[in-house]
Amino acid sequence: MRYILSLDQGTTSSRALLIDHAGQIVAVAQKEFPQLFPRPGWVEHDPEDIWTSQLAVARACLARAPTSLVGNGYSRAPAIAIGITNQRETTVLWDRITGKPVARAIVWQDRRTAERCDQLRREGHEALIQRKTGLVLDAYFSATKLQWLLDHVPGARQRARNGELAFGTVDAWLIWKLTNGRVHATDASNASRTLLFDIHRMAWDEELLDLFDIPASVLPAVVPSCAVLGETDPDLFGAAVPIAGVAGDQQAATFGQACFEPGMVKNTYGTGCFMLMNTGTVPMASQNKLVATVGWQGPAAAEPATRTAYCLEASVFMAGATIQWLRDGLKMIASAPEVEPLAASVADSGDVYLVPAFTGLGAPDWDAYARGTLIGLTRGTTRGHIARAALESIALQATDALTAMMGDSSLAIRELRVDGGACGNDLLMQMQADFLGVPVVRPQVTETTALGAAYLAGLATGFWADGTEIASQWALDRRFEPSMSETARRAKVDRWREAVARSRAWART
Ligand SMILES: Nc1ncnc2c1ncn2[C@@H]1O[C@H](COP(=O)(O)OP(=O)(O)O)[C@@H](O)[C@H]1O
Ligand SMILES: O=P(O)(O)OC[C@H](O)CO
Repeated sequence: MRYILSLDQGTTSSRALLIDHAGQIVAVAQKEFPQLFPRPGWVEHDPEDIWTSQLAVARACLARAPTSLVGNGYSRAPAIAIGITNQRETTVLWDRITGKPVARAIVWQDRRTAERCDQLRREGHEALIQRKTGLVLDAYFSATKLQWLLDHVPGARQRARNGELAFGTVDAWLIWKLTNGRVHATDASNASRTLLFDIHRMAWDEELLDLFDIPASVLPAVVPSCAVLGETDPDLFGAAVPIAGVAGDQQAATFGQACFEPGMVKNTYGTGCFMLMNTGTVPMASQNKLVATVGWQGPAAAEPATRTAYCLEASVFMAGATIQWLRDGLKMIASAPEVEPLAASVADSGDVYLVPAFTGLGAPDWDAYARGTLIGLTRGTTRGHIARAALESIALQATDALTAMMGDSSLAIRELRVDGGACGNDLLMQMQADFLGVPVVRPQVTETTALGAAYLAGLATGFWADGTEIASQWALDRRFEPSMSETARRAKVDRWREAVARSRAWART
């Protein structure tokens, strides 16, 4: 039996999964690593923690493979190829000679460059940036993070000019380490999250590099998401294994959900919510503050599934993290799943709304200065109402996202495919179907991120034949049908938008 090894480097943990030919998970290993919050609004990772945790889980996962291994553990690696998927936008800068990071990674959640983005906006650069990159000008994306590192790490700018430093998002950092510095590459889906990449030409853009003052010498090569880009150092796993698929985690989940046709859409309910809709083979400009992003880039003569696809994306910063706040901040529940019976203990939220703008608002409002708001409290408000309002806030943010998508595209949306840690919450999924007025479908395998990276690597190496074979592996766990009247649905969403308006522009700059 042979497998694909999927490396899923997430924001809070590194995971490795072995996937068999039927698209089933046969082994998993996971390791959390430290989150560093040196100042309010700053979020950092030690790139060495990212690498060592990822290597450890890869080895542990291979050692758990259900093949009869001869010799010592992972020395007879049963994986025929590796797929990489990763937290996106997080910015790493390292020394090309020593392979050592020159600073901690600046994580996608980090807001330290919000003012720099404001400045660029005042100078009138936003339209150009959006036209070329498909993105909105926000501290979330990599360019201002990289500029910050070059400006603040002593000597970094000069060393970068001398060609001594390498930049990468987490995929590029892992590829560098896995190949022992032989390959400095990122895939097009990750490149499309940097604010430096022209998604129409599929190339780094000199005008944007000038604008953000980034020397081209630090950039990785951009490679397709579905192609062999190199081999792992043989010492790591006992044999060289081809790295054959790479995609940012949300694009990988879209691939893993087999959203190969325009109009197919998935939503991942994790720390945040990330909704992506396949919009076809050319980028679709958003009129509703969504971002256009590369879904995946295939080889030139690819079959339909692996042909280059673009997506519209709505990124919501606080989803499952809102439930973590109920657990850790308010101590209202002892574990995340407890929110479901608590929220079900009341018939409705009693007109209470929780807008979880704890770190500002992402799509479609993009307000870095919005703050969390709990409104509508009366003497009759109970923990149940607040728990329900918290759950509803996740579904309502996703509703705003899908409404914006439907406003941008004329594509018919037949259903919403769901995944991520919070999609196991049946009440939340029913709320989602009700507020959207669209059926919600949950697959049996909800590890779609890891699955997507495995599928990309497996297609590149002939492990799977084509997209049709992959799409046939998608199996339904449960379908949630909308059951709310259109009038009630509209009233709910309108009331929520009133609450969102109250949360806007609250933080002082
Ligand atoms: N039953 C549940 N109901 C609501 N939220 C949940 C439930 N189970 C997990 N979560 C939330 O889902 C998140 C974990 O999902 P996961 O996909 O592992 O996130 P990530 O990949 O972003 O770390 C946590 O924020 C947690 O609060
Ligand atoms: O690591 P996750 O699953 O929280 O995903 C992070 C996203 O890629 C950020 O854009």
